[in-house]
Amino acid sequence: MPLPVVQFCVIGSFFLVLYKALISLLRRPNGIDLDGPNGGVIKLFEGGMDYCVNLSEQYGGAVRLNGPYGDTVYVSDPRALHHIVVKDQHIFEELEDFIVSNKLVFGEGLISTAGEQHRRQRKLISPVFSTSNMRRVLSTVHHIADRLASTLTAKLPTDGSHNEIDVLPWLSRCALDSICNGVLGYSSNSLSAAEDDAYAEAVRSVGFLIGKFCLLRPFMVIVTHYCSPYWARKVLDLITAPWIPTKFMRDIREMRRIIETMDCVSRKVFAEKKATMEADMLCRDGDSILSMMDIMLKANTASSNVTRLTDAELLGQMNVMIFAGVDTTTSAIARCVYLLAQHPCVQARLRSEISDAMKSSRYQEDGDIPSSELPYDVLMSLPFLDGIVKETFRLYPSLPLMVRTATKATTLPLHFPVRSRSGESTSTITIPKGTQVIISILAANRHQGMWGADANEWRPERWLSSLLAVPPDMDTPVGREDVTSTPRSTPVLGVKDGVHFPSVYSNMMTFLAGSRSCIGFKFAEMQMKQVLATLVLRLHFSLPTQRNAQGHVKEIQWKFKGFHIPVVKTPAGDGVTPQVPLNVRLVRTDDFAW
Ligand code: HEM
Repeated sequence: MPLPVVQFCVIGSFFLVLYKALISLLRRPNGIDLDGPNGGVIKLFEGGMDYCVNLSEQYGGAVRLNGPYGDTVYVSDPRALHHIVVKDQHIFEELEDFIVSNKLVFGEGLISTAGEQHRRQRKLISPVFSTSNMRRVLSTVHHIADRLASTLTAKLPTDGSHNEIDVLPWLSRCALDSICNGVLGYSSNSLSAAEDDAYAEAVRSVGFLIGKFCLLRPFMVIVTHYCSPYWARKVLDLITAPWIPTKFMRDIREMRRIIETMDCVSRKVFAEKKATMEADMLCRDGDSILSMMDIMLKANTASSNVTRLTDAELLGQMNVMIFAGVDTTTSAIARCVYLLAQHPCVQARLRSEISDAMKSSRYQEDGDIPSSELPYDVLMSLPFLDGIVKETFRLYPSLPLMVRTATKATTLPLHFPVRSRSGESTSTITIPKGTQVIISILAANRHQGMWGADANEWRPERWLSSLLAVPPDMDTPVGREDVTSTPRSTPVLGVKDGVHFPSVYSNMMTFLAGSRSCIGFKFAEMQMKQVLATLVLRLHFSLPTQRNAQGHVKEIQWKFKGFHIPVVKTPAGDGVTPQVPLNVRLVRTDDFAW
């Protein structure tokens, strides 16, 4: 194609984006009748976690913030959230540019589709993440957790003294291997490799690079709307041409390389799995299933022509699962290991609980189960481990803020009244079409009215008394017409006078609710429990104590930029590089809370 034509396309697209941006600026919703601070949306990402929580504590469950798209509503009220994610979720949709840019990066997976296509995909994939299938993949995750413990053990002195180890990269490799092996059935082996292979490296960089290109999203929407795939590729070829040497262009080229690497491996794994299926090797019933992808392929083959996913959609799911599962679980497990290092008594009590369960002759005598592996039902029902995992998910949700756009004008009812601009109390908010709402998972999970006055504290024990009281249907949000309608006779954590947040998991919003809730939450919970159980049984974690030449000890700080980034504070660290350095040693007999 002659260069001037391409240039014309690029410049044309640029002006189209500009025009659209101008129109949306003119049409942006303003004047929402709600109280709010002077600081805009941007402050949510600059002010840190405390700012996000305080905002709700100060202004209530619906706060007006001004942002680039006009008035934005920051929501943490249980009834309003129920409307946004469950009852009126067809009104409050994912941003179009989020869906479109995900499609370009990952293909047609769950986070890149909407409407009927999304519904069809969820219907087929949801059963794949059932409890019975979690049982089947537990031993894969156990094997990887064991490899993680052995890898860390190999770095320690045998005399029982500690070494300082940055556990973050190892937990990240463990998460990658768990998802690759357990979900995709691809042996990434990143825990054993000296350094990342191309695929592991691509998966690890993709989230970071996506963040960098947020501003390009409207441009992507326009390119995909107005250009055929042929022309879109030509535009991409032009803007990724190596003769444009700027840092930004280098990032775009890097993004393209990463997408191609991920795509190449996914295609290879998919082709192998399909060939195996066609050879009828996976179609036997029983325990021959190795990964969630095998289960998905089998379910797809068995489904009708109408509901069956295309090869492109199945491929898309592979990329999406990796993207959605690796960083989120790494963040949760890293936070939990750090909290255990901070709370030695909790760590000792957890170790004892797991050790007692291991010692129980019932499991050691069972010839089918290796003595180091707890059966799924035992692992999942250890009360203190469960409390630790739930409390970490509640207090530190890996994805603390989600955004939705109102596709038409509507009203949002509130459970707890808030103040209007003029200071009057109100229980409904009028939402103009195009308003962006920010779902504050973080503030909902720390709502003092719902979780108690100590909602901001990490107290795993809070779950112990609540556990027995959880009715069996508590985790099922489907069909709830209204949050206030669930009758409650027993006090249950996260439920106040029958009111609770919309949830698929223990009344908290960590995994959201409704048709876009996290499909992998059972996998995440099982993985977290297995990794913690394996690690604490063999290793002891504490906060760093070693002083540098200037006498400073490393202090870990969890920065909050819309998600959590652990760094070492200055002056002992650079305050930027993600890391979780901890003192690690082999477990001693006095490390148990007998
Ligand atoms: C601690 C770990 C995790 C957390 C906190 C988490 C949280 C979430 C949240 C909040 C959403 C909703 C996103 C939105 O509406 O935009 C979501 C969606 C999703 N998650 Fe997770 N997730 C975790 C782990 C996983 C894992 C392990 C997998 C897969 C194996 C997974 C797969 C997905 C998928 C596919 C979606 C999109 C669902 C849809 O749009 O239908 N997640 N997750």
